[in-house]
Amino acid sequence: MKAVELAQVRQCYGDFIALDNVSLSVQAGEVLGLFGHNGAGKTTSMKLILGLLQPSQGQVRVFGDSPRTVQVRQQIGYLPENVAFYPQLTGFETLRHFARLKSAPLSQVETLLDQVGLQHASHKRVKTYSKGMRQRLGLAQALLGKPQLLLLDEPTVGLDPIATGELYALIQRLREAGTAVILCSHVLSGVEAFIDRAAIMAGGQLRALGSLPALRAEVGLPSLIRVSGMPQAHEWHRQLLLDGYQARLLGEQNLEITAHNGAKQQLLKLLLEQGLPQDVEVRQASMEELYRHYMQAQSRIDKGA
Ligand SMILES: Nc1ncnc2c1ncn2[C@@H]1O[C@H](COP(=O)(O)OP(=O)(O)OP(=O)(O)O)[C@@H](O)[C@H]1O
Repeated sequence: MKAVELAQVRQCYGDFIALDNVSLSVQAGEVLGLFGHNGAGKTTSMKLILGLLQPSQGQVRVFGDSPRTVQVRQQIGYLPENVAFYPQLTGFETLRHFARLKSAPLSQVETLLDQVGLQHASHKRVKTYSKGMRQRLGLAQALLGKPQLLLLDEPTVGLDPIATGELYALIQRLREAGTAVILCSHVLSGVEAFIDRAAIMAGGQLRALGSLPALRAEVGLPSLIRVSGMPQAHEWHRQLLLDGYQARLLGEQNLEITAHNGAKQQLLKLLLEQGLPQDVEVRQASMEELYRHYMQAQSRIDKGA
């Protein structure tokens, strides 16, 4: 079931084209990472999915319907980039207020405060909350009503590393329960394990869309193989250079080799079977490296190179 579908969407603000010919879909139980530079069009895409904007051209469907219908809106949870609350209310009161607005059961309030780690502060006023605590409250607000589609705009801003890990674990649980999640973020480091696919936007257009293995294959960025505790590392180093690999000797028994996808498995097999290393580590291109690659390609296009 498609939770979200954008078909050839164009969004104009006056004469300015903020989104052009964007087509993408998100399935139930899928986490899509939506990445792009400042002004790329991520928030505009979110607003279209939320039904806050109507596309200038093309179609936006959420659960097969217009996002402007009440039934669809009730299935969407949204954490905006800059979340604002009444400072005088407590976290508990804030969430009850949002629960009423969303017609969500009030019984969810305590469970959600607990889920985002705010139980201890639920009766303190929001004005005393740290940035991370406000962000957690925003997340609890987005989860009211058990939405089937969750839109998270920069959810990790203000969260410490433990809270970031907890947020990703929560996203994982929601995905397993069938919730579709669109995660919009500038923080790419560590996001790989928690998204099913990535969409990379630049200048209002979709520049890349796919799973990480698919994007890695498309881009052809090499993997880094590190072998350690290999008895004849010097000989291996010499031979690998002769064979045309980029390889570095790190100490007496360790090697770092750059291997492109076609050669990677073959080389690993050889190293493991004949090099007899104590340990092997393979590092594939990260989301950050992929992103950088697409952005550099875009900048070359913009410069007319
Ligand atoms: N209401 C508006 N009126 C005019 N232009 C707008 C409006 N909202 C957004 N834009 C423009 O549309 C483009 C896309 O903006 P958008 O907020 O979608 O980008 P973004 O990818 O979310 O950026 P950021 O990462 O900085 O939040 C930008 O050039 C922005 O200036």
